[in-house]
Amino acid sequence: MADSLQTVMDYAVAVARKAGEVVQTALAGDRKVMTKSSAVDLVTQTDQKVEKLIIQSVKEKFPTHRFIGEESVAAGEACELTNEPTWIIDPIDGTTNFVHSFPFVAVSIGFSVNKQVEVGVVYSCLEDKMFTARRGRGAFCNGEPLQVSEQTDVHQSIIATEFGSNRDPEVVDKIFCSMKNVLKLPVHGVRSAGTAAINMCLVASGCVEAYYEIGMHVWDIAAGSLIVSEAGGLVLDVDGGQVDLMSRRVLAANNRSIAEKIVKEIVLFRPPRDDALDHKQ
Ligand SMILES: O=P(O)(O)O[C@H]1[C@H](O)[C@@H](O)[C@H](O)[C@@H](O)[C@@H]1O
Ligand SMILES: [Mg+2]
Ligand SMILES: [Mg+2]
Repeated sequence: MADSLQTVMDYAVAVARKAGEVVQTALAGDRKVMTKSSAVDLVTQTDQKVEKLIIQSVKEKFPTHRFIGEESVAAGEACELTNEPTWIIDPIDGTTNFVHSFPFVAVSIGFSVNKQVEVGVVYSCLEDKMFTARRGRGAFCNGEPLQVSEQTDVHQSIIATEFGSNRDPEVVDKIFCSMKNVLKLPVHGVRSAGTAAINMCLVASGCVEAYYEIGMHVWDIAAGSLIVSEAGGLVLDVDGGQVDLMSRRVLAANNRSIAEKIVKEIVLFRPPRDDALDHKQ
């Protein structure tokens, strides 16, 4: 598999770029907005079209590989991570941004073998930034090596997080309580890019010290998790333990010192796991 991983990486980059062109073109036109799990969980025809394009292109080259794609899962496909080579796809990460022309939108493609992400590609379409990583070979943006921030003092840091698309009042309270706790540490700032994948690339680039979220999905973070770890960062569960990509909980940080400070401020809860969820509900 070692050399073929480079073939996978090159193909993922080419497909992500092609997908990004479709997203850019769609941004210039009208977007028909539909909803999924709630009134604020948005999807457009472009999400569906881009996911089909990615899966069809990959199937032509790698007919035996498996897929976990956000919109395929929404349409009823299983969200099951096995040991088989699997492409984990978010065709548009930041659909709400896309709908509103808020300028952070990414195509996220992770590739796993034996349940371990081996290749990560995040294409930030509007910035034209191609983030890439291969396990053990470093992380890059447009070919330039990435390195997380060296900051160890949380009070000198910026922390990224997201509001998510769950509007259950109890969940919203927990999310805001965590944000308030982090802000009051104090930190220099709290930011939301509106896309988990770009938040993770911001950690990898050293622009923010950490990103955490409870409620996102495996396709939001699969590629970004490798990009962060290959840039020298840590990817953990929000309780500081080992990350589980299916658990819908993640903390990506530049180092353990910052991670430990953030863990203490997060109000923990467990959304239904991706591999236990009926995504059609
Ligand atoms: O835009 P999508 O692909 O739906 O992903 C978003 C996710 O659903 C939200 O939970 C997160 O808060 C956003 O950061 C995601 O990127
Ligand atoms: Mg997403
Ligand atoms: Mg998406």
